[in-house]
Amino acid sequence: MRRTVAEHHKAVRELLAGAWLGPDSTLKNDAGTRVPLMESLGRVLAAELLAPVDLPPFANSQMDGFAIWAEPADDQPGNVVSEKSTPYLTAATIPAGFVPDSLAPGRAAPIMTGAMMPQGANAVVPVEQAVPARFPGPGEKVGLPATVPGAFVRQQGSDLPAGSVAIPAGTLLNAAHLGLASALGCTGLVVRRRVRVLLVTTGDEVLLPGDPRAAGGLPAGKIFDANMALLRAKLLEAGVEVVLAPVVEDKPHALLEALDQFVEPDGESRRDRVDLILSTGGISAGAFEVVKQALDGFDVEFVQLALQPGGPQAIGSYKGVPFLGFPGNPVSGVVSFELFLRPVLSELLGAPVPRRRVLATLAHPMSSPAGRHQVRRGIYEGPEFESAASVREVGGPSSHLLGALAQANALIQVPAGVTELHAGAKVEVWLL
Ligand SMILES: Nc1nc2c(c(=O)[nH]1)N[C@H]1C(S)=C(S)[C@@H](COP(=O)(O)OP(=O)(O)OC[C@H]3O[C@@H](n4cnc5c(N)ncnc54)[C@H](O)[C@@H]3O)O[C@H]1N2
Ligand code: MOO
Repeated sequence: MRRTVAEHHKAVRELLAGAWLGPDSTLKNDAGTRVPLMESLGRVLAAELLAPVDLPPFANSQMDGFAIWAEPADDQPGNVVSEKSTPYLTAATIPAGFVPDSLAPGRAAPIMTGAMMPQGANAVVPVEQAVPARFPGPGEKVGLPATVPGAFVRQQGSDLPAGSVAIPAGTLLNAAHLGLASALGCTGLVVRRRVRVLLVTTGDEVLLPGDPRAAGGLPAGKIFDANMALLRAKLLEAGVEVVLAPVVEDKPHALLEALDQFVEPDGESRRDRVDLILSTGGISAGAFEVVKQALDGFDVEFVQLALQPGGPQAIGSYKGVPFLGFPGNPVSGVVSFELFLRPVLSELLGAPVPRRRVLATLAHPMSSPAGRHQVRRGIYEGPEFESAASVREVGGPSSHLLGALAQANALIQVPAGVTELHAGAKVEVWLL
């Protein structure tokens, strides 16, 4: 009986939650590590950041204009309430970055955007509304329309008051968070450690680009690796620290030796162990299934899912370290990652951000095998003006189609019970 996608997702979640969320885990429970601000990009904040200062730190002008005192007037809505101008004597110009003198009554101080409001001023009139509509020379008067207190003034602490939560714990830090932290004066942030994944690529046929054996051209029967690069990049994009094993030939002892180098490194504490072993290839029905043969007798199950691509899967643990084995076909590995590992990373650790899941109109008919959840690669075009979101398949269902994968920006999900889809059908699409 083939396992469903949902059952396998649950199994992966349980495996990793057990290992990563337990009391001994250093992934979520420790105090985190302080890293320089820029290095925190893409990491998860360990503890909430409280604003150490007000933002803005002082009341300042929102416009280039004139700082004045405006009398409160209940019947005057909006920022500028009258075309009628009142003459003001001008005071010293206030540039950004300096502390201004107090403003005497009846005076207007030319003030620049971001400059500190002077004592005695509570509103700004933009220079465009002045008469004349320019900054006056020394001794010149300026006519300004009536306005209301607070007009074009950015009050101290109005963005974030000191002591409030600027960034909650568990936030995946993006550019906006780094900009905010910098504006609050932070030189670094305290982040959770990254998940450390040992990526093991298998196959006698697989050579890495640059391998001297391919110096005179790719030898017959060999292929260049796609999986190590593809899954390494997928993991890195998801904020995972990747530890690479060399490509393992199809010999069980070679795989076990490769794993033991990382799982039980001499003299290293448990803290430095990998959090997950992820292998590709060697798990289906052939005569040389290196992962299957090597891990026979270990706590690893080899299962078939009602899924295509990504049917064969391995799941369990090797010497106490969670283990996932993805199938060797490159697209099968990608589908396995997107359906199981990536969502579980998001669910358990708060990073990466989950894929957006949307409905789109299928541009053409499509059929899918009975009893299999199929994942087709697609090109999604988002809704624009009058046109609805649409998706069309790129390549076909086969799991070796790297060229099509590279064109795709979406995964089209065809549930196990669906065998025929007509053009115009609504399908679930995951945006890559
Ligand atoms: N008799 C059966 N044969 C196969 C079955 C099955 O159920 N019965 N399942 C098929 C499906 S579906 C898949 S997926 C593959 C999975 O096979 P393995 O996980 O054992 O992977 P391999 O046999 O090692 O490789 C499969 C395929 O992928 C290529 N490959 C492997 N590693 C890389 C790499 N690093 N870069 C690029 N390409 C790689 C490899 O050369 C094979 O072509 O099994 C089917 N067979
Ligand atoms: O399930 Mo395999 O992953 O179709 O190609």
